[in-house]
Order: sequence, then structure tokens, then C-alpha cells
Amino acid sequence: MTFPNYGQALFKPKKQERDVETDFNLFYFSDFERHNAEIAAFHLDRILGFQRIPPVVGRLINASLAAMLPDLSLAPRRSWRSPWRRSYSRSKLAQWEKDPNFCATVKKTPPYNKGTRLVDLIDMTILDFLMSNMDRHHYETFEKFGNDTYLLHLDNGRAFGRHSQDEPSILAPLQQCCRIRRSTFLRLRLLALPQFRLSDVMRESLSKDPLTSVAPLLAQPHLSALDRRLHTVLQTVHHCQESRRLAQQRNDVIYDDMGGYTGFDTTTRP
Ligand SMILES: Nc1ncnc2c1ncn2[C@@H]1O[C@H](COP(=O)(O)OP(=O)(O)OP(=O)(O)O)[C@@H](O)[C@H]1O
Ligand SMILES: [Mn+2]
Repeated sequence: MTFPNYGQALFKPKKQERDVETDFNLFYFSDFERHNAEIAAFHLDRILGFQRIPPVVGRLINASLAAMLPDLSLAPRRSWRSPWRRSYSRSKLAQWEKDPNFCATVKKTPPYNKGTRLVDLIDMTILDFLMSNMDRHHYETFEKFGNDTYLLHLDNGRAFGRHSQDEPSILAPLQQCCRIRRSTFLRLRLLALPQFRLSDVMRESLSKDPLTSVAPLLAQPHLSALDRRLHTVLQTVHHCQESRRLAQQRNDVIYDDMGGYTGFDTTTRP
């Protein structure tokens, strides 16, 4: 959408009511894009401390407007295929679904073999699991920064489709690689405490969107699902640490991106 002052925004209209749940039998690729999912994803990404989704706001026309990134001629972007992308065929499994050691291969493959790319991808996985987004076949980065950069979490319209069920396969990168940024882990633990409960922080954050005056951006069952899924993420990290400990393997589950900062206790009690 282009405005009279030449500003632009990415518009997604409202296509379904907020209390509609995606039919379990629907092939995920045919799911609707949801305007409230784009808004809620932006708030969740901020609450998780990632800040990797361009601002998205609701408007009284019942749609989401995403701040437009700089034009591609000014800031070219690179699109990357996710190693954990889903097979787009009902009968064929993807490599990561067949090979339990899939992550060992990814860890050796550029750009995942260096820097923070793998833990960045796992951050994105956690965001997607919490909001149950199965539509992350690709992600983008700004070309200018090469491989040493963050991932843009664009296109969240298929998130928040189901609240009564979780989709464990979205967490496969965390489960298979057993690695998580320490900053992410600490943030998740904070959001599991009663005084900072993720669903409460999300409700409060979303109440600042203009569309809240029409209806809450996320219905309560979707908010409750966030708390349940957060618990699953923390359990997954806990299992990773336990299995490393039992196998007496090097415990490299927590990727310390905080320079050994000791302000917090780093045990993994979920
Ligand atoms: N905030 C943004 N600013 C600029 N470009 C964007 C922004 N968000 C997404 N895009 C670009 O626009 C393209 C389409 O966006 P998006 O995927 O959200 O729409 P869509 O209708 O879901 O399309 P698709 O069916 O291809 O997934 C993306 O591939 C991305 O490169
Ligand atoms: Mn899309």
C-alpha cells in the first residue's frame, strides 16, 4: 500500500474471524494468512528480545500494515532456504525427518558452521513453535552484512492458526541440534515466571494496538497456548542438557552470547 507521502506498507486483509481454528485436516500450505497473526508475531518477537520483525500495526479496516523495508535497490536482501523446510509433498519426507543426525551435517555446512547463524535459526524456530507457524521454508537477510548478520522474521501470516494442538516438528532444529543462545534461554525462563507470564505480557502488549478496540488481537485460547508451548521449549532444553550429562558429552547446549555474564543463575530448571 502506498501513501500520499510515498511511504509504503505491506497490507494483509482480514480473511477469517479470530476465534476460527485452522482445520486439522487442512494441508498447511492452503491455510489462510491472518492479519492478526502478523500483528501478534511482531509483539511476540519483541517480547522474546529478538526485534527481528519490522513493526506491524492493526488498522480499523481489519488488516495488518507492516512497515516497508527499504527498497531492494537500496538494501538488497538474500533469501535462504531453511535446512528444515517442509516437504511440499504429502508422500515424501524431508531429509531432516528421516535422518536423526541431520543437524551434524548442517553444523558443518556454511553458513551454519560459523558465527551465530545456527542459533539464530533456532531462535526463529522457537518463535515459530510458540505461534505454531509451519510456513517458514525461507528466511531473508540483508546482503550488505554478509553471513554475519541477523535473520529477518518476515511473513508470519500463517501463525496462530491452532491453539488446541501444538506442532512439535517445528522445534526439530532445537531438538536435533540441542543448542540455544543463552540470552534467549534466559528470556524464555523469565517469561515462564508467574510475574512475567508470556500470555500476560502478550495480552498487555497487544492491547496497545489500535485494532484492540474492535476485539482482542488474540483470543484467550491462543494466549494460553503460548504458556503451554513455552513450557515445552524449556523442557526440550532440559532434556538436551540431561542427555549430554548422562552421556558425559561436552555440554555445549547453551551458546554463551553474553560474554560469560554471571548476573543470572544458569541452571536449566524449566
Ligand atoms: N515488511 C516488509 N517490507 C518489505 N518487503 C517485505 C516485508 N515483508 C515481506 N516482504 C517481502 O514480500 C514478500 C511477500 O511477503 P509475504 O511472504 O509476507 O506475503 P505472502 O502473501 O504471505 O506471500 P507468499 O504467499 O509468497 O508467502 C516476501 O517474500 C518478502 O520478501
Ligand atoms: Mn506467506
